[in-house]
Amino acid sequence: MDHFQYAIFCLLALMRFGDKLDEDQIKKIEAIQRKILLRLGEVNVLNLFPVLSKIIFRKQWKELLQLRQDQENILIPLIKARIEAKGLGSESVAYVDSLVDLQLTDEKRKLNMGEIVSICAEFFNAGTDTTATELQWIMANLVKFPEIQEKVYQEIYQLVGGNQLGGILNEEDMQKLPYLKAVVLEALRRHPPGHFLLPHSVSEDTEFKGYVIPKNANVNVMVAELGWDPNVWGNPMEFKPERFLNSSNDHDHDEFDITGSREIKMMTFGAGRRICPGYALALLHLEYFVVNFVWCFKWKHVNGDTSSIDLSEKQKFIVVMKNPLQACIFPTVQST
Ligand code: HEM
Repeated sequence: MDHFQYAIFCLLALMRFGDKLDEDQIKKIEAIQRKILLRLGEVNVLNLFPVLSKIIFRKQWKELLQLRQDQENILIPLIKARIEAKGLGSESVAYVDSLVDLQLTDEKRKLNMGEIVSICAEFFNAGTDTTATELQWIMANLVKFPEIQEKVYQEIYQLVGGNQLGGILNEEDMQKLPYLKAVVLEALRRHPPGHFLLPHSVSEDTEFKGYVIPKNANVNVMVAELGWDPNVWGNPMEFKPERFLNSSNDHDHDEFDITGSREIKMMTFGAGRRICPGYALALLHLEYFVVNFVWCFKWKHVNGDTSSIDLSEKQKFIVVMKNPLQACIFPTVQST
């Protein structure tokens, strides 16, 4: 799992800052992000009465502010280096460029450095563990069900055959692999990393299916239960990617609509205005890693016994594997 997390984190860092960071820098950002995330979970109470809590929980506030300072000390030099590189004519594109250029029209100003740090940090937090955990769920299923792994492999083989010996498959190749996409969607349905969305509320009293939801009441959407609804999905607890092949009878829309804009059958990324802004990126990254993992390596359980792969869940920040996947990888013929 650490390897998956590290790989995703490096990729997100490259997208943020437009340049590969060295391992030491990555580890530093990762460590501070994790510390803040863990600390924030513990100090929720500080939000209740901010003024009062600053006096009562002085020590906790101080620690939190120190962590924020540490975060700025790491991220601001990277943001400044990016601004400088852009000024010197760097042709690569980075997320930080958009944040630096962004004009807040209502307030007639640009983002300040503190805000840029917060937005970069939010994207690391929201994008790393979710994607890495989902990647682990997918690979666990491919190891547990070797026939599904073989189907993914054969689909790639049919597409590129011997033309791409040992090569990496790219974004264009992935568009032609419907079974791969089905595997990713099935994992997102069966093992959503968040069993609930972020809490929502209604801005006015609202009636829904005969129930009145009062203004400002918290609304929690049960994501996992939606994806496991037996009225919508046959044998919902079974891992069956085929259910996403030709999922729509509407030939104008052959692909499954994960955004729920046509019909809501699962909500792993939410739906509507507050849908996860990173959903397309997450799908791309998951497909990219899975396709190359399977093309270059055969994945097997460490002790060779697929029945010992335990798909039980454990609730951490998100829902992770209770017993993380332990796999051995063997180079496929193509990569030798
Ligand atoms: C498998 C991967 C991912 C899953 C399952 C996932 C899921 C979600 C969900 C369920 C929400 C809450 C939506 C709601 O409350 O209605 C959310 C919010 C968010 N996600 Fe993702 N996400 C993933 C990856 C990413 C990535 C890669 C990024 C960015 C790099 C990202 C950025 C965000 C942000 C910034 C929010 C907060 C949006 C807001 O406050 O409105 N997520 N995500």
